Formats: sequence, C-alpha cells, structure tokens
Amino acid sequence: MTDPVKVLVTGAAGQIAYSLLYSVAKGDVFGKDTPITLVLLDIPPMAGVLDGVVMEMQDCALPLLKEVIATTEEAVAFDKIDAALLVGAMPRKEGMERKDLLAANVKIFKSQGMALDKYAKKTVKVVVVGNPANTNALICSKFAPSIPPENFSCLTRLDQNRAQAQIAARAGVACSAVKNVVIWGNHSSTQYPDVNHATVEINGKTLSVFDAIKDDSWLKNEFIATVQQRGAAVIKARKLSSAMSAAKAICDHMRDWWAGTPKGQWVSMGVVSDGSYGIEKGLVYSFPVEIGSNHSYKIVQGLPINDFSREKMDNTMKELIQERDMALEACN
Ligand SMILES: NC(=O)c1ccc[n+]([C@@H]2O[C@H](COP(=O)([O-])OP(=O)(O)OC[C@H]3O[C@@H](n4cnc5c(N)ncnc54)[C@H](O)[C@@H]3O)[C@@H](O)[C@H]2O)c1
Ligand SMILES: O=C(O)C[C@H](O)C(=O)O
Repeated sequence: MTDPVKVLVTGAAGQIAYSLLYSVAKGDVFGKDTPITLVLLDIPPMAGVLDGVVMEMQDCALPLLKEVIATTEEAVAFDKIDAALLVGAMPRKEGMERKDLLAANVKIFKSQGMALDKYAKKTVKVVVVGNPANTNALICSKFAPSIPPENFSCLTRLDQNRAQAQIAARAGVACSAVKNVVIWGNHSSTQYPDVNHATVEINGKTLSVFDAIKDDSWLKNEFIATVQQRGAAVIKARKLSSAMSAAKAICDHMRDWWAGTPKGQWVSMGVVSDGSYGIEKGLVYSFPVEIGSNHSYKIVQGLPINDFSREKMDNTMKELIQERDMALEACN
C-alpha cells in the first residue's frame, strides 16, 4: 500500500458531501489500493452535524479510510492536503441563476484560496464545486499565488454526464457508448454542450452523433436547452439542488485527473484558459482536456469550430468576463 492521500471535502455536513464521502473513502477516486485521510470542513453552526457524519464514516468500516479529521478551522482543514474538493457554499433556490450566488459565495473562495496558499501542498489538486463554480475557482486561484494555476479546476463534469446520458437515451445505447461530448464555458445556462466531435457506438460501428441521432433540429435546440437547464429542472422537482449526480461527477472528475484519461478520449473540466480557441486568458472556462498519468492535463487542440459553435462559445465567455469583474469587485 502507498502513503495515504490527504483529501479535504468542504461543506462536509451538506447534501452533496453526504453522497460524496462514501465514494471517496471506499476507493472510487484515488484507487482501490490507496489509503485515504479524509478532512471534513464545515462552518461552526454545523459542527454537531459534522460529528454525526464522522460517526457514520467510522461505521462504514472502510479498509482504506485511515483517519477522519473533522474541523471548522481552515488552518486545520487545508494543512498539507493533496486534494481539495471545495463543495461548501450556498446552493441556489428555484428561480435563481447560479451567478446570483456570487456575492454570498465568492468570499468563501477568497478565504479558502488564501488558506490553500498558506497551508496546502504546492502540488494540491483543487476542484471547485460551489456555485458559481468557474468564477469561484478563478478567485480561489488568484488568492493562492504560490500554487500553479493549472492545479485549480471547476466541475463541469456533471454537465458532460448529463449531455452523454441524453445522447445515449436518444440513441438507445449505454452511456459508455457515447464519447467525447464537450462542455464549453460556464457551468451556467450559457454553457455550450457540443456534440460536433462526439461519437456513438451502435452495433460495433462508430458513428458521429449527427449520423446516430438523425435529428439535427433536436441536437441544435432541445438537447442543448435540456443540458443547460438540467440543474434548474432538478431544483424545481426536488426543491433541492442536485446532490447524488453532483457527487458522482466530482468523483469522475477527480478520478480522471488523478489516474488519466484513456487514449483518444477527453473529458471536460473548467480550467484556467491559456488563450486556446480564442478564449480570454485567465478565465476559468470549461474545455475538453486529455490527462496524462502524472496528474497533468492538456487542453485538446485543433478541434474545428463552426459558426454555430463559435457564437455559443463566445456568448458563455462574455458571461464569465462579467462574473469575473463582479467577483473581483466583491473581493476588494
Ligand atoms: N458545479 C456543479 O456541478 C454543482 C452541482 C451541484 C451543486 N453545486 C453547488 O455546490 C454547493 C453545495 O451544494 P449542497 O447541495 O451540498 O449544499 P448544502 O447547503 O446541502 O451544503 C453546503 C454546506 O456547505 C457548508 N458551508 C458553507 N460555508 C462554508 C465554508 N465557508 N466552509 C465550509 N463549509 C461551508 C454549509 O454549512 C453546508 O453544510 C452549492 O453552491 C451548489 O450550488 C455545484
Ligand atoms: O443548478 C444548480 O444550481 C446546482 C448545480 O449547479 C447543478 O447543475 O445541478
């Protein structure tokens, strides 16, 4: 067995964490042979609930779980961590857009950026889940200047999973038969789920999504709108935002970052833009990435972008520029 990986989950008393912690502690993310030290952070009023979560973690009797540290202090939570799953933040309610959470949540990520800078390992890998996730990740990275910007990401894997599942259902195949769907941009209703480069395997044959679905109008309209609005649809139905599917997506995101992606396949992650595809440098924008075995990713280059895609990619970038400016103002 290797040394334990020290993993921080914030918002550990909340609803996403309740699904997430079990999967992380049983080896779904960092490997079936990797022992885990779990650090659970929440705010002081939730300390009692956190105690209950710790009891349950113990009662799961998981062989890989070496230690659970529950705390309400950032100095303890961020100390020498290898991975940070930053979930803790206010969720939106019915009728809100995710960016309506900016004023309330951005300060959490400024503070946690500073804590990462001060206490975490410089190799720490960070995924921001709390909304608005892209802009919170940008702020987190900005306030952690000693940690390379490429170590910060935000979750758009839930959107990728949603898109993949919609295509699979329409084509009548398993989700695993759909590959290389891309989510561009913001984890918001301006995101662009792009199937132009994606494939579907049907009866042993690999087809483009357009050839497999044979309904361009559905792909250009209803499909995109369904993925863009899926978070809101879940909130309308559950009166709570998605949790089980969010936890699964966090696991998928961090597992692939840790272990790498299969050759020829890519996944979508919000990462700091290097200017690829004309996206303004420094924004946290969701791109297709390929990940190597050493936890380092590259933005997939050279995908042909048609006019339909260009407009949608620029539109979601514009929203991220506005969010960034509002967030920087709120932080000052
Ligand atoms: N990016 C995505 O795909 C995605 C998906 C689902 C939910 N989300 C977002 O994730 C966030 C959490 O959702 P949830 O349903 O678990 O919410 P929740 O309200 O059930 O739990 C949030 C937890 O965070 C805690 N918290 C608040 N401030 C904190 C801080 N400074 N430090 C540590 N913990 C803190 C709260 O006390 C609470 O226990 C929300 O912002 C939600 O919108 C993002
Ligand atoms: O939509 C939300 O506010 C929650 C989450 O971001 C989601 O996509 O389900």
